Amino acid sequence: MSGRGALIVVEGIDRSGKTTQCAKLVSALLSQGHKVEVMKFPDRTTETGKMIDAYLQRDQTLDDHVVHLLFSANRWEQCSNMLENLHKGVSLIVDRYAYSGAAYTSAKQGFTLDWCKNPDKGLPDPDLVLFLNLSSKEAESRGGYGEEIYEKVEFQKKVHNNFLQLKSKQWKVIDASQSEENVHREMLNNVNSVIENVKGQQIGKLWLD
Ligand SMILES: Nc1ncnc2c1ncn2[C@@H]1O[C@H](COP(=O)(O)OP(=O)(O)OP(=O)(O)O)[C@@H](O)[C@H]1O
Ligand SMILES: Cc1cn([C@H]2C[C@H](O)[C@@H](COP(=O)(O)O)O2)c(=O)[nH]c1=O
Repeated sequence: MSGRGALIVVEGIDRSGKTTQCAKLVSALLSQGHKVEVMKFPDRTTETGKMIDAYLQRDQTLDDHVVHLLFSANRWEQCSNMLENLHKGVSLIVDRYAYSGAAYTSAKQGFTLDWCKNPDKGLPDPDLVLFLNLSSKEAESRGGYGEEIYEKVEFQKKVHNNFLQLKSKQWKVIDASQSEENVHREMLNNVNSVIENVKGQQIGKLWLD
């Protein structure tokens, strides 16, 4: 069980089931004896995270460029901690990452996907991205939809399209309309093979390698 940990990212539009599935993955991996930690972006506990939270809850208005850069800074704050854990053999299950950054901001008027990717270039490159694929209509019908600033069907539809443009070879698209248990099984199969395969591999740099 020696070697580095795997960086596993779970992405999708709002209410696609990411947080539910991250918790299930962590508990399954722990019970298999893996060293694993869960992380969530945005991390709302840091200073940048508090500003992001106020924006998402509509308590503070911010320029769209500033919000985008705050989300990216919120990830860079955790970069050294992530690398340290990965090198110690801890696998990370990450609930949202830079793909959310690019997909959400580029759904706004006047923002290209290319511009949006720039501030996150060089972050640790995920070994696996599990994209929970759900239509914005189905997501809307799930609990709590509509509380935060981006939870509008038309906006989420654009975000969904943007995510699909970001797909690369590390991506697995999972049908998130299945039962929680079926989604979990499919995700766990993918994660198990990646954890075994990355042990001797270097950690890449996102959107640079
Ligand atoms: N496979 C599923 N089928 C039906 N409902 C689900 C499924 N997975 C999660 N849910 C429900 O959908 C809601 C949203 O789930 P969850 O919080 O895990 O999504 P999320 O993608 O993390 O959301 P957000 O990004 O908006 O925080 C919850 O009420 C959860 O119980
Ligand atoms: C990481 C990240 C997130 N967002 C958006 C996506 C969601 O609408 C919220 C976060 O909500 P969650 O329930 O905490 O997942 O923020 C974004 O626009 N840019 C990002 O980089």
